[in-house]
Amino acid sequence: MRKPLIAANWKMYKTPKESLAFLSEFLPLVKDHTASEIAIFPTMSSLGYVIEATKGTNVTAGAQTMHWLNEGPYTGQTSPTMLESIDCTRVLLGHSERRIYAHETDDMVNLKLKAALDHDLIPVVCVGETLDKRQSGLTEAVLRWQIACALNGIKGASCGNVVIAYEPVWAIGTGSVATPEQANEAHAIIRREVAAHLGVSCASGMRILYGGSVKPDNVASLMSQPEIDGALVGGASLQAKSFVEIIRNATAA
Ligand SMILES: O=C(CO)COP(=O)(O)O
Repeated sequence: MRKPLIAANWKMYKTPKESLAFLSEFLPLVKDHTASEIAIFPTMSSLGYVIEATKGTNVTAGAQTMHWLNEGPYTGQTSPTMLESIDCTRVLLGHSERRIYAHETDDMVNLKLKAALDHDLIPVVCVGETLDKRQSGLTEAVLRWQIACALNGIKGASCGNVVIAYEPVWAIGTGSVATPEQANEAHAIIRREVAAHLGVSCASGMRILYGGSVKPDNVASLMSQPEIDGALVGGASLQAKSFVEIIRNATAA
């Protein structure tokens, strides 16, 4: 049984003060929630504050990206050891906004995934096709390629904590959510590809989240699909009330 994971990706929103204000409203509202894991990915400037404020709660926090090396002359980067040193436990890898705006490649995502596993950071590896690729009938090819590259050289034994997020680029921030059936089909493709690389038992235990215009009123139908194990939420996670509604609706059925 895969325990759902509902995660907030705050992208480049919220100062530390705003992050803490969110938590003071949010944490009491979810404190008795046990049906899913809850994670928040704030900006790097808020991350340490959010980690401290969530200690001892049922909410964990992670970084939105990291470098794969431990240190070096890489201006602007944060390393896995630096994340560990502030008790960070999770990291997003290969988000499409990183791939598009920071030119992250599949090979870099692979290096980052290996580094995350070496440092016991729980990675959420993001994959997803553009509208152009979907319309050209290439969704399956893109997803299989992205997964194959990300998992290259990784052994099944170390897959325990890996999470995948299926985030179709055309659904991110657009309001056009994938239908539950489209998302389920994509998740099934991803799970089959994971099984081909890491084995069936690893794939069947791996959580695959859906991300892209998740809202309080569409999360339940997405979560009713057998292959969908949680959500990675952007815009609708920025308000405590709407993120709480998503968390509740995701596991209400
Ligand atoms: O990119 C996303 C989560 O990582 C999705 O963003 P939206 O929920 O704003 O579409």
